[in-house]
Amino acid sequence: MSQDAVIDVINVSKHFGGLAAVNNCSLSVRRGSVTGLIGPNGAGKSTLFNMVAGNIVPDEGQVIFDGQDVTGLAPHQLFRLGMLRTFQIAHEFSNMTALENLMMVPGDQPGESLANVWFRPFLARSRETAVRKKALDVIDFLKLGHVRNELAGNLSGGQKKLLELGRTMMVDAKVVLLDEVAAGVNKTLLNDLAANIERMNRELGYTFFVIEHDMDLIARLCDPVIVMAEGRKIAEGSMEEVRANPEIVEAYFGAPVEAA
Ligand SMILES: Nc1ncnc2c1ncn2[C@@H]1O[C@H](COP(=O)(O)OP(=O)(O)OP(=O)(O)O)[C@@H](O)[C@H]1O
Repeated sequence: MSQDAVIDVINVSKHFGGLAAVNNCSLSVRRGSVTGLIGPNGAGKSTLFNMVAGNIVPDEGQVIFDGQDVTGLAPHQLFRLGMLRTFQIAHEFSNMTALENLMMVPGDQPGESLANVWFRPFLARSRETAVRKKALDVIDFLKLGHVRNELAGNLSGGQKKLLELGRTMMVDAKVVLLDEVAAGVNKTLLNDLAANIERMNRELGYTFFVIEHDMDLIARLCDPVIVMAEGRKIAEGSMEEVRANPEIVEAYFGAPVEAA
């Protein structure tokens, strides 16, 4: 287990019937990094990611998050600990404004319960003020000020994706799991999203763990890149190192480097 890892996957396996989708796999995500996970179809990336995110319970092995064994915890429990998964489905509340959508994110706080609202109105109000300020800061950071009072249902696809990114900032996630960010997104929007992910990482110190089929996006955002094949990690390095290794290129791309 490395000292500066925020996620440590240790000897994890998952079988589906007789098939070892993930086979005694170990890997780490360094705090403050944007770590990519790539590999050929069927390599076990989604299964591994699902085990980290709490969607699938491993048959064997452990997932350590921020020093704590979280193996088998559900996604909502991981959310409370600061691990957020995003982009799998856009799930904004379309009848609420962009600002209100962000203000909905932090749960489990004083002021949320009916008792607090009735009997401790000051506490509820001061908390609402703090959440609103935070939401406005997030809106500013993502340059969504011009649509902050727009109903989320009326936002463009790109603005919805930015809002989704903003949700992770409302709870100061320790790590954000990014799931196929590029799927269904045009180049301009993707550029905008990527720039915001970079700013969140560089300016605010967010850690990202990224599963993505778009190699250009991986090359732009991720260092290191972890390569999986046949259920385990086969390599880790910068995208240049990965692309320069003929064995990895063969295992992953099944074709010369230029084709990647
Ligand atoms: N729920 C499931 N039931 C049975 N087999 C599964 C299940 N989920 C995944 N598999 C199998 O496990 C293996 C790993 O699949 P996984 O989806 O994790 O790979 P992947 O690297 O994410 O692939 P892709 O890049 O195509 O999404 C594959 O052979 C897949 O068919």
